[in-house]
Amino acid sequence: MSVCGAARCCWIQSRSAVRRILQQNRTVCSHTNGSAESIRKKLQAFSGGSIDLQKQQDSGIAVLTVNNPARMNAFSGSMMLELEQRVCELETWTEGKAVIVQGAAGTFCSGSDLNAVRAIANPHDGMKMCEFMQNTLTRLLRLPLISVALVEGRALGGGAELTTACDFRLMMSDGVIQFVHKYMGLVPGWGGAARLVRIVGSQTALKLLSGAKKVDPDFGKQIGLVDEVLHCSSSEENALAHAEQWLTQFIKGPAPVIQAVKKVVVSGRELPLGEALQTERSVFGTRVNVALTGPWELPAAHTVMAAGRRDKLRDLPPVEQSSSERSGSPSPGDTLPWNLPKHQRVKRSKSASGDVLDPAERAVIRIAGLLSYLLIRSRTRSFFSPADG
Ligand SMILES: C[C@@H](C(=O)O)C(=O)SCCNC(=O)CCNC(=O)[C@H](O)C(C)(C)COP(=O)(O)OP(=O)(O)OC[C@H]1O[C@@H](n2cnc3c(N)ncnc32)[C@H](O)[C@@H]1OP(=O)(O)O
Repeated sequence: MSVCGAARCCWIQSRSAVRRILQQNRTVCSHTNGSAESIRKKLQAFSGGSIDLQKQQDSGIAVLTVNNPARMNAFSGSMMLELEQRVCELETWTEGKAVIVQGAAGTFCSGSDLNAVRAIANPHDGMKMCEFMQNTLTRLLRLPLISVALVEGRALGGGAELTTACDFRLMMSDGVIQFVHKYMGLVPGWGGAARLVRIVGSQTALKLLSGAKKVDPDFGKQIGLVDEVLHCSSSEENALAHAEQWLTQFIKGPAPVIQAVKKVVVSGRELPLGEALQTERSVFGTRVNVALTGPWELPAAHTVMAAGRRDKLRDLPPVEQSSSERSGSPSPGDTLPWNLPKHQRVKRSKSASGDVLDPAERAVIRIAGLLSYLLIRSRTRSFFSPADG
């Protein structure tokens, strides 16, 4: 297949992948919109607290704060509605890379506001409230952002369920996650049981739910519920700074790349293998498309290509090693824009005439050259092909 044909094929596949992902999210949205109007009204009647969202454009990290300290950050009805709105906002944040979910004032969240729970304590409304929260938390988990629950203090009941709707859980040394539902004669209803089974396995999930076991940092790490324990003083900023620092290892690079990574992981987790593979191909296609047209998108893929295909690209001279590379620093790719501190990034683009290219960048230019050559050759061939006479 010609380069043009391959690019076209990728484009068509990527469009259908995007359509499928949108459809998937719309299924959740329309479910919410169609059947939850009456429960919305009921939830609105239980006000108090807020869900705050701060989007840091520079870092691409958003901070979502469950804010109702007078009730240990329990979810009032209006907070449930606000959470849905905030998740909607995050779904369309194209520059975003990650979201940290935290509680205000040094504790995570003590679940539903018990006053609201008591007021809607009938099977119909209880199930509608669960459906509403399940939809919102499913959308939170499916966001094309890397999500982290930052657990300071207690995450109880619905608060424990909320932690499972994030990709990662970071815990401060004073943190506790506890599914206390059993004490109230309940089971999780916000999807927390289903997600917990997927995180820690059914045996451990059964123990945590039936024993209402307290999960402290050590136990959490041992069973795989907690990804990292953060040791710092309990001040809020400090915890947040540590969480942001922890995240940086995963969010270097342009937002579309991070979002694409999250999309293939979500499809791998949720779709049957055949469909997941198809989505993966399509998302790959969208990346190749961009990578071929934007010089700063290509390097993410080039390091592997440059190393793996060096021998195969016989027409090209081997990639030279610069003296800095021979001396061990910087490594290939270290001078790529997102691996540089901001001030160096500016300097580098000013002298883009060529004398500061590192081996990785030279490889990119060579690969781009090769692709242009192949493109021109394929066009020339079809122009002079016998079929054309
Ligand atoms: C159904 C399920 C779900 O939807 O999935 C759920 O989440 S049900 C909710 C599951 N969560 C719970 O059962 C947690 C219930 N709360 C507690 O066990 C306790 O409050 C702790 C969270 C351990 C904190 O104890 P501590 O002695 O430090 O403080 P405290 O008890 O004085 O609590 C401080 C204030 O927060 C309020 N408060 C705490 N948790 C609340 C909640 N979930 N709903 C409504 N108010 C709550 C207390 O009533 C109290 O208000 P005043 O100062 O006005 O007295």
